[in-house]
Amino acid sequence: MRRLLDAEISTCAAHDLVKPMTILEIRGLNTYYGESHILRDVDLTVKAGEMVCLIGRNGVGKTTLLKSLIGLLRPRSGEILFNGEGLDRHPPHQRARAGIGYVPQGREIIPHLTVEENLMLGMEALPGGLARNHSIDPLVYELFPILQEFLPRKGGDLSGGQQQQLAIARALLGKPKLLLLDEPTEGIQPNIVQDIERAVRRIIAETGIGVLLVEQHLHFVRQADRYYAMQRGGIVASGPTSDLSQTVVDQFLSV
Ligand SMILES: Nc1ncnc2c1ncn2[C@@H]1O[C@H](COP(=O)(O)OP(=O)(O)OP(=O)(O)O)[C@@H](O)[C@H]1O
Repeated sequence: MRRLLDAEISTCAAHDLVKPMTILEIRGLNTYYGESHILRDVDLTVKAGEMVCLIGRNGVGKTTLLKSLIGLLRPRSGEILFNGEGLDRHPPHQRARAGIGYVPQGREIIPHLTVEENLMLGMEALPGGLARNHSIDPLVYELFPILQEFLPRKGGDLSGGQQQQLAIARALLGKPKLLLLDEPTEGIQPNIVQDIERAVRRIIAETGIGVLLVEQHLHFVRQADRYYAMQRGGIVASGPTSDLSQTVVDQFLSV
């Protein structure tokens, strides 16, 4: 069942193998705040259908990386290739239209708009924007049934966990090919953390999109296929999460 996006795959003719396509490729990325050098020569890839987790202690540069990807920060050097195409000159709204969905840390739900209005905002990222897109894909209600129940409520009246579900649903309605999630379980009660984990897994299984997740909860980190560990703005370890040792966990996760 693939409602939001058909998984894109490329075929390796020589061996007749089917390989997932690389959606995101970051090469040698350096980002500064003024003269503070934050990201240092970051290389990272995400393939279609893959969940990749970025771990690292507070203040190492994880959010800076996501903001560089979405175009809120302009890297000083390096390349960001999205579906093989350079994004350098694209402002954030064009990156959203190209297929990068972003759920920021803190969620950024608009408190005085209803749940329905907040959801509709996600469709601004679709071709033609809200002027041409009016219907909310029911997949978001299957993933997060509470949202359908609370459609007329103000976003600001929802709990932190419900707002997080709303923020993920809003990003999904833009039909991203890559979803960036910045600490989606931060400050959220454990039963909703599990709902969010399940929903992210289901989104990947049903749509074939790639997910880049910044996360501190070890259980959620282990759901990812691969991890990258960041220290002082550089990637210092990476590999399959099945190889994630207790030493790496102790070194790079704050909780
Ligand atoms: N607007 C800003 N101006 C200057 N420095 C900033 C700004 N935002 C963040 N920084 C600094 O950049 C560094 C990286 O911050 P960033 O938010 O990317 O870290 P993080 O790994 O996402 O941490 P956290 O888990 O706390 O969100 C930190 O030292 C932070 O103080």
